[in-house]
Amino acid sequence: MKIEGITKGFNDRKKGFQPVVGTTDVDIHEGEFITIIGPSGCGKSTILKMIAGLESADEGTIRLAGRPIDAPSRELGIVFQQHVLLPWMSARQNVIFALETDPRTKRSKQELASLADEYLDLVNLSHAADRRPHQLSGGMQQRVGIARAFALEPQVMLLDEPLGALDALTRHELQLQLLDLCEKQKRTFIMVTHDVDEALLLSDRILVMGAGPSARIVHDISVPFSRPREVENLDQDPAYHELRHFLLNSLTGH
Ligand SMILES: Nc1ncnc2c1ncn2[C@@H]1O[C@H](COP(=O)(O)OP(=O)(O)OP(=O)(O)O)[C@@H](O)[C@H]1O
Repeated sequence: MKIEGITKGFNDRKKGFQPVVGTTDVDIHEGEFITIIGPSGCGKSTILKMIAGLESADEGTIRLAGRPIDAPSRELGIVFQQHVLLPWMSARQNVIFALETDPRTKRSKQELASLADEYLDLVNLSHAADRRPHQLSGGMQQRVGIARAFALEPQVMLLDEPLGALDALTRHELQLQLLDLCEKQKRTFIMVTHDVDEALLLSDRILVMGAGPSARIVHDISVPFSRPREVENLDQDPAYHELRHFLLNSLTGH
């Protein structure tokens, strides 16, 4: 994916045009896990929405495999902070429902069900496939949302604070599951998070945005730790703490 010279602002009724994202160029390679971090309100979600084709850039272009992105597409999967699951359907039926709307493939009912089960299994939810959303915890609902997005097999998975609404323990568990999932499923990931440890655990590269208005990427950092990654090993590596310190400082402007 090639992001070339994009900018974005919004019109405010009182203050007029407010620039949000300043000129941004970045190349994202196939199979990379990219995390975008930066101060609150700097425009991280806005960039993700432009990549998703949900917002258009004021200037510049974003290309996926050479083609400009100008609308949402099946190649771009999205996981938001909170998932809207259909309350009258089980976890499995929610995943099947998404798969049924995919015009690329014609699958039998049985194929759809086994594909849904495969993805629910990837997020360790096989035991809860028949439960409806109200019978699932917040973390389990989020996992159904992740399974549903993954089942559509997009080229690029966009994750906007996917674990942001969860308690610390569930969040940590899901980070490990996400780590496992992206190591099994080599695809391109672009994630927005506020959590530096999450960024270091999951990413190949971390893009740090500066403060707005007209926020830009101020650091483009390659995360040097080999995979598969283990939290315990990272914790014992002085380079991990050095990078963590650097990221925390750059977020707080020191
Ligand atoms: N549709 C919109 N209309 C007007 N202003 C918007 C719109 N979307 C975002 N903004 C503004 O753009 C700025 C950046 O918002 P954005 O959600 O991209 O920031 P963020 O870095 O993801 O923030 P946070 O870390 O707090 O989630 C904010 O000032 C926000 O109010």
